[in-house]
Amino acid sequence: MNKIYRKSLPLLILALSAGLFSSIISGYISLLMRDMIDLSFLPGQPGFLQKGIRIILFSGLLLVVQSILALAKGVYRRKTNLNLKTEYLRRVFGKNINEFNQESNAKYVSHMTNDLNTVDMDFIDSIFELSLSLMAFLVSLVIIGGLSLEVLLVIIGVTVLTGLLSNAMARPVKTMFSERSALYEKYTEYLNEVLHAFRIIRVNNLYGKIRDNFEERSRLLQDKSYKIEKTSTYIFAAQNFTINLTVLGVLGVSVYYAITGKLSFGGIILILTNFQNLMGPFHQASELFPKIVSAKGLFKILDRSLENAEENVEDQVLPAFTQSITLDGVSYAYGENRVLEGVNLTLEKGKKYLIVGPSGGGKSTLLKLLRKYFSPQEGTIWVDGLDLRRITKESYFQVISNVEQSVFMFDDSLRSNLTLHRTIGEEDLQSAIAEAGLQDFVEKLPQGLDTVIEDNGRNISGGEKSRIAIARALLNQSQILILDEAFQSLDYVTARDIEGTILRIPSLTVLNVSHIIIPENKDRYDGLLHVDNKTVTLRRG
Ligand SMILES: Nc1ncnc2c1ncn2[C@@H]1O[C@H](COP(=O)(O)OP(=O)(O)OP(=O)(O)O)[C@@H](O)[C@H]1O
Repeated sequence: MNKIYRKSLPLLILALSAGLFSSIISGYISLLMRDMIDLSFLPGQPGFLQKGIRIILFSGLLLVVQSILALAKGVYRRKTNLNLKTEYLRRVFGKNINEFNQESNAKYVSHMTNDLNTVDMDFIDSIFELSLSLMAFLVSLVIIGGLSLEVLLVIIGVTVLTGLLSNAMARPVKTMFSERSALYEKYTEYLNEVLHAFRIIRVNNLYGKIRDNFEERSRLLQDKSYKIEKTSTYIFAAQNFTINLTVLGVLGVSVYYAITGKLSFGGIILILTNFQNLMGPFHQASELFPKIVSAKGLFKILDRSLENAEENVEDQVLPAFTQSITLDGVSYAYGENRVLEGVNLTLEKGKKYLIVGPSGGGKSTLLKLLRKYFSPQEGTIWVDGLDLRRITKESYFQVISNVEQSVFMFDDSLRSNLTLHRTIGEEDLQSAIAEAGLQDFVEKLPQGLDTVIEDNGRNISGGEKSRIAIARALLNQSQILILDEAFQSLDYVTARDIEGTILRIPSLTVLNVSHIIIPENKDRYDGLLHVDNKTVTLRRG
């Protein structure tokens, strides 16, 4: 993820160059001011006016350069943040389906909101601030060094000392920041769970328990923020104290040098105006380094959440499914729980398979392997002679269609929910609607296909959702249709008719996991796959 920072490199270079230029101009202005002050002590103040005009001109130039800096920095931040978010989303959609499902959605939401905002504030901003103050430091180093090497050494000695002191003082806050980040992640996950469980909480009167739990988690988070704020305030006060002591020390040394004739009065002003720049990086380091380091740590966390544990080289394209799928010694286990062992099976193009077996027998696991959600730990699935591991997801997902138990509806028109924004002719759309038994439903809707489906299908029934999913799959015109309890929320006649239609499509290979066996359609299946006791037995076909 952190490579994104180099994407808008020209803008970054422009901003940093403007920063360097602005430090040089500021340094030059402070030299002019020194000269003006010293000239004012001379009889007749020769050249006083010219210096004043020069200060005004360079101040104008400084205004322009700082405006360029602000603009370039703003555009760089905006572009980089946008790129970060887009890259994160791109990589989320590059995750293996099963590995994505294993994580809580709240984690991704928390990364895209809390963590990416923290990266913006703590990484981009801190890097800028630190770079700019380093430039100002270098310019002031040259200026004070040119004036008096001894004063410079004293100042550096004192600032390093106070800088180290500030760093040591700020250490506890750094630990607290990472503890708070972990608490935030858990808090977001918890909120997500509570809101998802809204119905179950209401009907089981669990609100009291939820409230106590919620209060406890909120209190922990608030306590941590309060501690951070309190400790930061103490540290800030202590840092101010050391800064004041340092200023006093530097003032003392400068005055001493002025009294002994080694420095002019203007020289004292020059030292005091540049001295703050010398302190900048040392003191900022205590605040900014922990932020930069923890933001870098966040990148590692973000990258880790986006990695796929199973990464296969996908170098083969499956243009179409034309022959067969063969499972050759396929085994799969969830940890210690071996669900399938040494399964050998051939599924032929155009044939229809009904998949049955006891609950927990491994039917969904078999489907997930065939859907390429994950790969077998042993053995190979061959699709038209190609190892499924090596077939690209893009080409394979063109060939298969899925109707799963939970159907997602977009907050969009019924038409878009059916076509999924693909270009589909009206005739094909109407025929898929009819085959999926949706004709009556669509006709009764006041706005027909333009009716908006709200909030994941809140305004339609479970059976209507299933039929929409079936129509989507038919519109896909893929060659393999995988159904997982697709008919369970439909009435008998509707289920019979839709299943019958699907089973009559000659070239379509159907794999249907179902507890409901419809007698009128039973004989249309070419094979009955029984999944139980880690094996798959083909009973017919
Ligand atoms: N993600 C998972 N992590 C760990 N174990 C799992 C996971 N998914 C399924 N299992 C376990 O694997 C076994 C087979 O589950 P699977 O869902 O494949 O069975 P099924 O035949 O589809 O069951 P059902 O008919 O109840 O849907 C079960 O013991 C189940 O608890």
